[in-house]
Amino acid sequence: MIRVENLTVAYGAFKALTDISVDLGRRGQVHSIIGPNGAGKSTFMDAIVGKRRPSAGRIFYKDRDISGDSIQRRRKDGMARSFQKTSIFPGLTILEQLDLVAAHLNEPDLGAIIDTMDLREVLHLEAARAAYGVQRRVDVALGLIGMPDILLLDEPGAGLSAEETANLFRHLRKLAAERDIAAVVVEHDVEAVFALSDVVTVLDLGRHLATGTPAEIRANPQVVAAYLGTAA
Ligand SMILES: Nc1ncnc2c1ncn2[C@@H]1O[C@H](COP(=O)(O)OP(=O)(O)OP(=O)(O)O)[C@@H](O)[C@H]1O
Repeated sequence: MIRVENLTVAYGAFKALTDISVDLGRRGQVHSIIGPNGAGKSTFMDAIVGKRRPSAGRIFYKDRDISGDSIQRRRKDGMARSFQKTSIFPGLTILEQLDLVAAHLNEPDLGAIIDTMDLREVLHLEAARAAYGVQRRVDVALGLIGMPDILLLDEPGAGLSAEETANLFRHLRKLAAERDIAAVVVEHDVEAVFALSDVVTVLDLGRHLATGTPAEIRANPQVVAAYLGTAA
């Protein structure tokens, strides 16, 4: 669904990403982006959702060059990202927040999102007071509202235990399949990524190192040398 062509993003004189070309976001699949600290993963996500302008290169979404489109235009065209906060309206319960966003974005089946993300038992809780793992699931649920075609998540497992991260990934996989949406995820937990992604892209020092299935990436000598050898 997304084609990145020769993408370079610079902060002043420093190139955080250099000449990246990769396809990502296939319906029903989870595509993870991994790499060492400072590899450029967040910058890459920011460029895709429109928070950062490319210094060079182009980004295509559904075969259209969206490099100059605003964040709002991309969202309207079905590209969603997680809110990265779970209490948009302080004091409201999880259900009240989900309801508000669902009404705003004309979500036809909030119940399915609630069930897929396993939130039925906790709907009555004030979002800010819920356990952190629940909050991360609410975060993903909020991103799912409005039938996006693609959902981009930047470190959804941050602050979660390995078990909670794996659990979050399992939910993500289920809903990607059920709703036929593409999920693109930046994640540090390599074990969860390899166990529960369909495709993995590795960035290193702002460059595209490899893209492939988890088995291909694990066996890639360049990836092992640059990243897995030390991180895994
Ligand atoms: N606003 C900024 N101004 C200048 N340099 C930046 C800025 N944001 C990021 N960088 C630099 O760009 C490089 C890539 O950063 P980025 O946050 O995209 O990497 P990352 O792979 O997401 O890292 P992490 O895993 O630590 O979150 C880093 O060297 C970082 O210091």
